[in-house]
Amino acid sequence: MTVELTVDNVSRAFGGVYAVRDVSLTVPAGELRAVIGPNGAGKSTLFALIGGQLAVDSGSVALDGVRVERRPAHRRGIGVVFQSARVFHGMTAFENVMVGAHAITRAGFLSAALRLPRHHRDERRIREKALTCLDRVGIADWADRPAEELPLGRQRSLQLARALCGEPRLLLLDEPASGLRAAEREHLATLITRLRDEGLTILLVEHDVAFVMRLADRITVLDLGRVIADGSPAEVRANPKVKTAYLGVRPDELADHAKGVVE
Ligand SMILES: Nc1ncnc2c1ncn2[C@@H]1O[C@H](COP(=O)(O)OP(=O)(O)OP(=O)(O)O)[C@@H](O)[C@H]1O
Repeated sequence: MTVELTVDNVSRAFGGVYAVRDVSLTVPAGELRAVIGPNGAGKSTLFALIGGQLAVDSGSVALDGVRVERRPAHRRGIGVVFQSARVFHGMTAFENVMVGAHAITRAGFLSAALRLPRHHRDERRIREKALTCLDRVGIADWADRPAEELPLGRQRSLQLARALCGEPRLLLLDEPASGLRAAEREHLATLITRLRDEGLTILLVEHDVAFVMRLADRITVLDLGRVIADGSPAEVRANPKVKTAYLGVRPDELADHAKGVVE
């Protein structure tokens, strides 16, 4: 099931300074939307407000019209892959995904701990689910390997599998391409596009502007906590406000600038 995300006039300040101010955006069901902006623009804060890791000061966040901004993160139906998140060491790839799958069973950890009959049924369901999720991101062959031994690109896929196992209605990806080599980025781009094609609504924050320009259906640009542009990659590339926000670089230099190549 896929949903529309509506962020309406959301604000959040830290110590009297707005990190995100009156931000509104709508991501239609099944769209792959990127959020870009210079350092400190408020991207991570906006993500945390949508995902529920931070509380809004004002404004609303809704999935298919149902407001979720007062719900705890685990009750929003949003799968999040944080840039800083690591795979669990000392566990196999399969076990890593099992942790995500546990979130969807009705019985959960309590019945597992008490070894209730329902636990056995759920356990089987979780195992099947975990394998399906590993397969969905193309790393089923790595299921029994210690997670920390996977190459970085596959660790990123593993994090995605873990998020998918919670059966999210919306997927938030925080700089999924960071630190990856070119071939790994390509692989990730294909995977994200496929998840979008399968109908998932995806919101992506990314520093690598070139990566999002060819991936996203639409791009929202933040600067100093506010939305300064919203449109197709071509529209955003041509927008003078965006160029100014990125220190006046030429549009064709945007990608290089974002990678820190242009001084
Ligand atoms: N927990 C916090 N406490 C105080 N200030 C914060 C906190 N989180 C963010 N800020 C401030 O809010 C503003 C927006 O930060 P945020 O990290 O959301 O931007 P960003 O666009 O994700 O930046 P970057 O691209 O550098 O990751 C910055 O000025 C930052 O210093």
